[in-house]
Amino acid sequence: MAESVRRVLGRPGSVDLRPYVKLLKPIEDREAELGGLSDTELTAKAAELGDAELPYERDDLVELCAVGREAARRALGERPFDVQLVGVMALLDGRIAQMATGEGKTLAGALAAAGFALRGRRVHVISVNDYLARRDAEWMRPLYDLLGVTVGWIGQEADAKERRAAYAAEVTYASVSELGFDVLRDRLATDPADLVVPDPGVALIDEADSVLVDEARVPLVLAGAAEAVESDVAMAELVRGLRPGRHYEVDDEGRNVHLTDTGIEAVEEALGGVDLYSADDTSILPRVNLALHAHALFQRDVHYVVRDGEVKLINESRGRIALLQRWPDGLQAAVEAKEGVAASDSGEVLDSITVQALLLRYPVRCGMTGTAMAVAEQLREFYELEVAVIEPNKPCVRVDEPDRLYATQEEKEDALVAEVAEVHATGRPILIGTQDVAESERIARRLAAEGLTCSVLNAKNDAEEAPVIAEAGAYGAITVSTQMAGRGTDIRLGGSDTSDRDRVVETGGLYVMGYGRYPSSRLDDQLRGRAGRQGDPGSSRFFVSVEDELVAANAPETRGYDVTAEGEITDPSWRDVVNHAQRVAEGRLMELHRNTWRYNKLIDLQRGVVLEHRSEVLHADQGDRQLAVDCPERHAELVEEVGAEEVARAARLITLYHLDQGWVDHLAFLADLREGIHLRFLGRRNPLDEFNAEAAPAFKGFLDDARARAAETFNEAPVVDGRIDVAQAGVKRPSITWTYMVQEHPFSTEFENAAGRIRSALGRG
Ligand SMILES: Nc1ncnc2c1ncn2[C@@H]1O[C@H](COP(=O)(O)OP(=O)(O)OP(=O)(O)O)[C@@H](O)[C@H]1O
Repeated sequence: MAESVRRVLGRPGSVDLRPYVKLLKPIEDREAELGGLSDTELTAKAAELGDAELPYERDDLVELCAVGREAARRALGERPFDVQLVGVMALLDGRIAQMATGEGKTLAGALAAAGFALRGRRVHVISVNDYLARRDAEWMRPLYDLLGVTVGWIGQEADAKERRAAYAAEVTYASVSELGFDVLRDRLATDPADLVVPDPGVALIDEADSVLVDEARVPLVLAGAAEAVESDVAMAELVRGLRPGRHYEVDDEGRNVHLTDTGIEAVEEALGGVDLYSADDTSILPRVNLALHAHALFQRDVHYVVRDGEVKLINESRGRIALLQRWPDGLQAAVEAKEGVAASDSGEVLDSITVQALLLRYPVRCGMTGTAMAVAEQLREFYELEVAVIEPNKPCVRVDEPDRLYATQEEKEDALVAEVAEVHATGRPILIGTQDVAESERIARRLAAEGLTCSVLNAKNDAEEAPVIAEAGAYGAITVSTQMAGRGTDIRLGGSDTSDRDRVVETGGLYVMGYGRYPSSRLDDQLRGRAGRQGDPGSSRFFVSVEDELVAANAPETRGYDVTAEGEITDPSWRDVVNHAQRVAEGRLMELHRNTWRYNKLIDLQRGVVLEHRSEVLHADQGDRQLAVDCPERHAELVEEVGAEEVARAARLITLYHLDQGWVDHLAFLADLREGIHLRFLGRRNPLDEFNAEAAPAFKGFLDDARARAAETFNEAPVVDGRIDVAQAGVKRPSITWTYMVQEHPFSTEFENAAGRIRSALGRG
């Protein structure tokens, strides 16, 4: 047995890979014969696989992998490695395949997608972003062509017609947000011909942990019916003059801020002697709090960037601009006022969906990622998915050096710069991972001051991504990057054409340096994973200080330590403190995820009831039939006047309108309920139970109410020029809709939020 095959056998906690490994030999045995076929004959072989149902029987699985391997060799010039085929088989079995960076997940995913498609399943390959959706679909297209499978992709710019065409393909590549928003928009369709997304078949998720865990922390929201918000420039100006420590205090974790007594006095005076806590005008205090939040807790170039006159959020786990993301509850407007940019529209939430609810619609789910084991528990709990750990094609020889620990940030930075200078002198390429944009710029300036030239990759210059990454493995290259470099980037040793590869290999390959550990070990691993791809030499090391936010916030009660003259902590057990801090941070993130899920469970169930009814109105004549029963005279009169078809059309529009409007109101009620529910923490009652206890009765009678309102509108709607004018009767749909992801709890965990709210309500620390 080849070494790579032996290693593939699996690790504890992983699903058993032996059944797949056993098939590798028979797959290889098919190679000679398939190699002799013409392209047309090979396509015909693939088509033959479509004669049976899923799952694949042993012989068919062998044939699929063998045909797929031959097709990839011809179409892409790449013969899939054994480990890639094991990945394909794990995916076809509905697993999360953990495969390291650069192992060729794109190809493994495409072969599995084709396998599902050949058996008549519609496959959605869920990519991390639009750029990768397009790149991967186009890259794999020749392979799909040869296998006789159609492929499409969806980008943000696509209109409804283009989307429909892309979804009509057997395999469609799209980001989770595009997919989610298409599903949400479809839920508001008033004509079956407007629907875009077909019934779900298979979800094959790339970078599965990122989508299933990180993205799943916030629901996708569809908003519409805009009402411009006033930009509170005056309040932004006022808080700009306040001083930290004197007028306001920020808690240790930077998650909550409150005015001090001096601050309260200063604000009251600046506003002309108002009483912030007066019961007469309760609108001022929330405005002050919002402006203060925006001022004190949100930093430009850390939490957001200002580009093209707009405030753009930075996605925490990826370091990229989160295109459609906004902050909730007026915070967006407060940050816009702070930055002096025009206030963007706010709107009414029309509907929302969690990533879980979106993906659990698919009868078959599977995915791939380099870092799944760390979240295996969550994948099982939330998605019923098991992880298959597939070892690399060539053993990973990257050396992950232990962290270097420093007392202060300054000493850490000095040490990092000194190390860069020393290693750079040998010609070895270096990649430095930072936590945010501001940090990446500061490090770059510092290096420049030392005469070390570097390229910078962050959310501000993401257009440069491809060329910067292409050269990051070149001899003598220094690249500073935020988490952007963490996913889907292939750093080749010796530069883009790998011409200098041997010289770079001699220096030791890529050296990855982390400027502080990330809030999750998966992010650390992704950064490390940029080095050592496909058996390349390389190493990684993180530089950490006690002052790092992760450590300060999550391991506050620290023991003493001895330091060297350079400020390096000598006690190795201090690394445990750092690891512990990271685990605490991970626990918090998991709690956020769990909360989003818990609070949305009941909402999803209720939404299901509405959708089922809605579908009968949309596709059948349920609305018309109901109105004929509820308003028999008016119905008969209208049929007489304008004809049955026109009455049915109006009945559909009116009934759908009231269902949708009822849902918007219900969602708004639930959002308010959830806001207030945190305060019940103090009453020692379980807020989730309280929420469910009130959300359930509030939904009772939902369908009856919508039906009664529809009858009212139906009775009132006038006939104009032979048509029932539903608009005059108040049936108006938002002319524009837009989409975003809200950050449900941008700053804190549930408990801290409750405490924070109470503190701000009392105005005291
Ligand atoms: N069987 C193969 N033979 C040769 N090259 C391959 C093979 N499979 C993939 N590659 C190459 O390996 C590189 C990495 O592939 P890919 O981007 O799919 O990796 P990945 O696993 O998605 O990595 P990442 O975690 O960085 O996203 C690509 O340049 C691809 O062309």
